[in-house]
Amino acid sequence: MTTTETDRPADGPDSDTTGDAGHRTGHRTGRPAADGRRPPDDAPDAFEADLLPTPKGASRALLGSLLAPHRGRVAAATAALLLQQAAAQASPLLVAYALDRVVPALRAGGRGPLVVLVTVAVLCAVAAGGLQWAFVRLSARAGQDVLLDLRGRIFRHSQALGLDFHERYTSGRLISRATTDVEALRELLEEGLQELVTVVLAALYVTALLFWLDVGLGTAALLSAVPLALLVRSFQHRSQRAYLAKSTATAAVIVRFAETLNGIRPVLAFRRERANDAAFAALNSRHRRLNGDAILEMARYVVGSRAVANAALAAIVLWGAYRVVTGGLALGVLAAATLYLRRLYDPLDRMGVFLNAYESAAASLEKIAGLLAQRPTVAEPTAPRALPPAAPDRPGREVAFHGVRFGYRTGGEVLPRFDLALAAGTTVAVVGATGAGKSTLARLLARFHDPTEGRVTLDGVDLRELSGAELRRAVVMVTQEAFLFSGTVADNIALGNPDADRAQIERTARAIGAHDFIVALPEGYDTDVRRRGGRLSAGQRQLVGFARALLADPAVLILDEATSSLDIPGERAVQRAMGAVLRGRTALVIAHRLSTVESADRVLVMSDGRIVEDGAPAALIADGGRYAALHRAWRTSVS
Ligand SMILES: Nc1ncnc2c1ncn2[C@@H]1O[C@H](COP(=O)(O)OP(=O)(O)OP(=O)(O)O)[C@@H](O)[C@H]1O
Repeated sequence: MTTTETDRPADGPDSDTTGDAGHRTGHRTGRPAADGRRPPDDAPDAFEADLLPTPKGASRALLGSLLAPHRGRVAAATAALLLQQAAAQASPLLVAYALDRVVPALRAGGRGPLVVLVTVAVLCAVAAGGLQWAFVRLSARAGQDVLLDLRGRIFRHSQALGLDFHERYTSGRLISRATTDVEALRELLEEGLQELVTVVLAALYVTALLFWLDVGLGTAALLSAVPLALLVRSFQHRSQRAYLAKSTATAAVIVRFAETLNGIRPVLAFRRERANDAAFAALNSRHRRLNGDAILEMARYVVGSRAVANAALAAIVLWGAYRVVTGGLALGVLAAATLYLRRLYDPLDRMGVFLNAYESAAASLEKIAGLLAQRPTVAEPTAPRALPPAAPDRPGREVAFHGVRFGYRTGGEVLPRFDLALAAGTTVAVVGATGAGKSTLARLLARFHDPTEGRVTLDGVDLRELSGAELRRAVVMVTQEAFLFSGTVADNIALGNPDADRAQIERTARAIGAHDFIVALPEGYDTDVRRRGGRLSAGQRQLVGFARALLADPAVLILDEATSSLDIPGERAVQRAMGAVLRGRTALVIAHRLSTVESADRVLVMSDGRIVEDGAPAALIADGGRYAALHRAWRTSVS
C-alpha cells in the first residue's frame, strides 16, 4: 500500500498521545469506543512520561554494535593516547633531572646532561603533539561514523514503526531522539571519552612514577585516592538522576515546540497563542530548573574534589619537606613529586566533565535504545506469499473481511466482529456519522493496523502474508489531507510510481485534469511546491494526490474524500478526477458528497462500528432507512 498522504497528523496540538499503561500486556482500559469517544486520559503511560521500556543491557548492546565496526580505529586511537600520555608526563621527570643532574654538572663545567635534557624535551614535545593529532583524527572519524550510523538507524526504525506508535510517541520526541540525544552521545565520544582516558592514564602514569621516585610518596598519593573515589561515586549517583530528568525535560520542550508549530493553523484560528505561551513557559522553566540542578551537582563535585585534593597535597608536601630537612629525600624528588601530585589532582575537575558527558549520554542512549527496541505492530511476513495473477477480464481484486474485530491499543473495541466482501472492480461508498468507524475500516484494508481478530484478504490472500512491496503495489490509500513532500510537482506525482518518466507523469496529470494548472505554475512540472509561487490550493493538492494514485495504478484504491468543500469549478474538477482514478479497480470511498455516493455501485452505512445498511444507492433510498434520510438531507442542502 502506498500512503500517499499522512493519514492523521500524529501530533497536532489536540492529538491524543495518552493511553493505557497496560498496553504492552495487551490489557485495555477505557470505555468501548462505540460512543465515539476516546478512553479516559488519566492513565499516563510510558509514552507520556517519555520512558519507553528499555530491555536490560540494551544501551550497552547498542553502543557495542555501534562501535564494533570501528574496533581497529578505537584500538589505534587508544594506543596513540597511551603513547601521547607517556610523552606528556615526562616533563616533571625532566625537572627532577635538571635540578639533580644538569645544575650540578653545569656547576662542574659539564654540558653533557644539558644536551641530553634538551634533546629529550624536544623529542617528547614533538611526540606528544603528533600523537595528540593522530588521536583526535582517529577518534573524530570513528565518532562521526558512529553518529551517522545511529541517526540512520533512528530514521529507518521510525519509518518502519506503525501508525499506532507514531500517534502516541509524536514526532517531537523522535526529533529530540535524533538531535539532542545523538548530540549528547557526540559529546561523550568526542570530548568525554578523551577526558576519561587522559585522566585515567595520567593517574596510572603519575602514580607509577611517584612510586618509582619514592615509595612513601607513592603510597600517600594512593591513599588520597580513597576519599576522591567516594566523592566521584556519590556525584555519579546524583548526576545520573539529574541527567535523566533533564533529558526528559529537554524532550518535553521540543515536543511542545513541534506540536504547536505543526498545528499552527488551529493555533492561529482559535487564538491559542497565550495559552500555548503559558504552557511552553512552564515547560521551559522546568527545563531551566532541572538543567540548573545538573549544573549545581557539578559545582558541588568540583568544590568537594578541590578541597580534598588541596588538603591531600598540603599534607604530602609538608611530610615531604620534613623528610628533605631530615635528609630522607632529595629536593629535586620532592619538587618533581609536587608537580606530579598537581597533575594527579588537577584533572579531577575534568573527570567531572567526563562524568557529566557520560551521564547525559547514558540517559540519551537509554532513550534511543528504548525507541530502537520497539517492534512494528504491523510486521513483515517471514515467508511472504504472492498474489494470484490478475484476471485479464476483471479489473481490480476481491477484498474480504472474514470475522474481523478491531480495537485500537488505546481504547475499547471500535469494530465489533463483522464479515464483508467487496467484489472486484466495484466502487463501494462508506457513509455514516462522525466516529462511526469508516476510517478505521479503511485503515484495516490499507494494513495500517492488523485486526484484533479475523483476516482481511485480497483475492483470498491474507494481507499479513503479503510483502510490504506487494501490498503497496496492490493497495493505495489517498487521505483527505493531501500531503505534499518537498520537491517539485512532478516529484510529488511520481511518488505513485518512481519509475515513471515525464511523459507518463504528464499523461496522468492530463487524465486527472491537473495538467492545465500545473503548466500555469512558474516552472510548470518543475515548480518546487514548498517555494513561493509553488504553493498549491486545497483542490490542487487533491488533484496531485489523485494523479499520484492513478500513476500507482493499484488494484484496490481507498479514498478518504475531503470534507472541506471547494468552490464549484474546483468541486467539479475534483469530481471528474475522482471518476478517472476510480475506474478499473476496486474502490472503497469514505464519501462525504452526494454525487460520489450516487455514482457508487454499493453503499455501506456505518453506525457505532457496525454496517447497518448495505446495498445499491437506489435500493437503499427505496428502503427508506438511514441512507434514505441522509440522501434527503443532502438533496435539501444542495437545492
Ligand atoms: N488512533 C486511534 N486510537 C484510538 N481510538 C481511535 C483512533 N482513531 C479513531 N479512534 C476511535 O475509533 C472510533 C472510530 O473512529 P473513525 O476515525 O474510524 O471514525 P470515522 O467514521 O472515520 O469518523 P470521521 O468521519 O469523523 O472521520 C472513534 O470512536 C474514535 O474515537
